[in-house]
Amino acid sequence: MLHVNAVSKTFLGGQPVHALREVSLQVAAGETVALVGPSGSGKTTLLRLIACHLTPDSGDLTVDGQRVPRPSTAAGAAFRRRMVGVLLQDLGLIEMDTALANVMLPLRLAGVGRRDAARRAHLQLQKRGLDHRSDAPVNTLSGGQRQRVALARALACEPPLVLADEPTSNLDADQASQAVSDLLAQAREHRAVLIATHDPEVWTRCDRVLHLDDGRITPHG
Ligand SMILES: Nc1ncnc2c1ncn2[C@@H]1O[C@H](COP(=O)(O)OP(=O)(O)OP(=O)(O)O)[C@@H](O)[C@H]1O
Repeated sequence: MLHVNAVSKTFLGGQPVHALREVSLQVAAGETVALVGPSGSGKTTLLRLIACHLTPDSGDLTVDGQRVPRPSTAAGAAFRRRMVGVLLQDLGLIEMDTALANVMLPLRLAGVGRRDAARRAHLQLQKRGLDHRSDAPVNTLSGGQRQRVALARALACEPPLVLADEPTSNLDADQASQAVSDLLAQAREHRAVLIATHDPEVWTRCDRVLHLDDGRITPHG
């Protein structure tokens, strides 16, 4: 599903930072993979490249056979809507809008009619025990509820690939366990799931662990 082939990324401006150095990896449909490594090792950069938020300096990335396009193109916008569901550390929710409106947004942007988008968004919220809060503005929800809304939104268009960056970092133990279960359940729907994490609760439950150190994939100790 996901193929990353010899991808490098250096940030310029001041001292160059070699964030990724010829990184290659694959994640199959139905597989859950944890990406672990010290702070600054390149985990978020790799997720942002796969999510079509950044362009690599060299190498190539494909998702479901489609090459990840350049971010600032129409193809890039379409890729982000349809191919990849992303749960970032900053959830990026629209605070004043309702949970339902937040989850409907990617569906509406993908051209789904209002009624169908509302039905599908409701279903995503219902799966996460949030149907009773669907009309609540996001800024009135708890941290765990907000994260479930963000995951509902990431999955609304039923993408083949799901990416999550430190999905348990702001949650208590119960919420974290529930969030991980929800992410891992996506693999049973034949999605590929890649999670950047420091949390053993996450990586011990994944099928495979990849270790990133100083921008390189290393054998996991
Ligand atoms: N936009 C940017 N401009 C310059 N340097 C950047 C930029 N984004 C990331 N970096 C640098 O690239 C390196 C990798 O950062 P990245 O955020 O990918 O690490 P990480 O493994 O996700 O870290 P953490 O676990 O702390 O979130 C770091 O040295 C970081 O400072």
